[in-house]
Amino acid sequence: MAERLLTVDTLSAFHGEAQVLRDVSIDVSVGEVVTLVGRNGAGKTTLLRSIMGLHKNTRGSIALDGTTLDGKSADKRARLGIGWVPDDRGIYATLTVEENLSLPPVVDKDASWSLDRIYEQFPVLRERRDFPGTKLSGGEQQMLAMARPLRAGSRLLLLDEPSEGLAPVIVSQIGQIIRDIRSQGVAVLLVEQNVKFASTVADRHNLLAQGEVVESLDNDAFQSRTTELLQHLGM
Ligand SMILES: Nc1ncnc2c1ncn2[C@@H]1O[C@H](COP(=O)(O)OP(=O)(O)OP(=O)(O)O)[C@@H](O)[C@H]1O
Repeated sequence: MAERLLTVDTLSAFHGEAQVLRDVSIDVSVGEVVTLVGRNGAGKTTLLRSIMGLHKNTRGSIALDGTTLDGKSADKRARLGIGWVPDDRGIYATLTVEENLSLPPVVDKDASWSLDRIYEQFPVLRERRDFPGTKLSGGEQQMLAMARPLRAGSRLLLLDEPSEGLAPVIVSQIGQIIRDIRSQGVAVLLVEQNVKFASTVADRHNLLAQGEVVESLDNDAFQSRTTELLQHLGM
């Protein structure tokens, strides 16, 4: 069995008085792609932000490598190997691709990907290395957003809807990249509404409705029951 990397145990999260996550328990092992699937407002982004330490109003526990992340800042969590890829991609628009890749500090020397290795995995970024962020297509921006934490040395990527707004051919390229980085031992927690895409990359799925995990299942079971499950989620 692959080594457990992330363990979220009975996590609840609140926005003010409103409870948006209820006793969520999920886990991700080394080299595994696990999804959070659910409709808008189900709490997927709040869960990713809680894991990253960006959303602090929580109860329950989150551990990396078996050690609790309680009380640790987002910066500290990044240094422990968690990489956040937000849905707006968060790249520096005025900086070039290469500057975007060089700016974030390397948090883990052993896990950090060299620029050459990044460019091998993302050839289009090599072609665009001197282009500013503003001149990149949506797909190129998404690739840059995913490449950055790998450069820093993240071992767990939190991907928030990487397929959103991209053409099908680009979505399948992103899928191939996710499978490639997984085979190199990187773990991925993937938020997706595009379930067809999710089922091409994921090992396991967690279905979220109104802040609760209503089903956890492997990809084979997910594929054979997709229609029923999506109906259940109202998607
Ligand atoms: N800053 C905030 N203040 C108050 N409520 C919030 C805030 N952010 C999110 N919420 C609420 O928390 C719930 C969960 O939101 P969240 O963004 O985590 O869901 P989601 O599943 O990621 O959906 P989406 O795909 O639309 O982002 C929603 O009801 C949302 O309205």
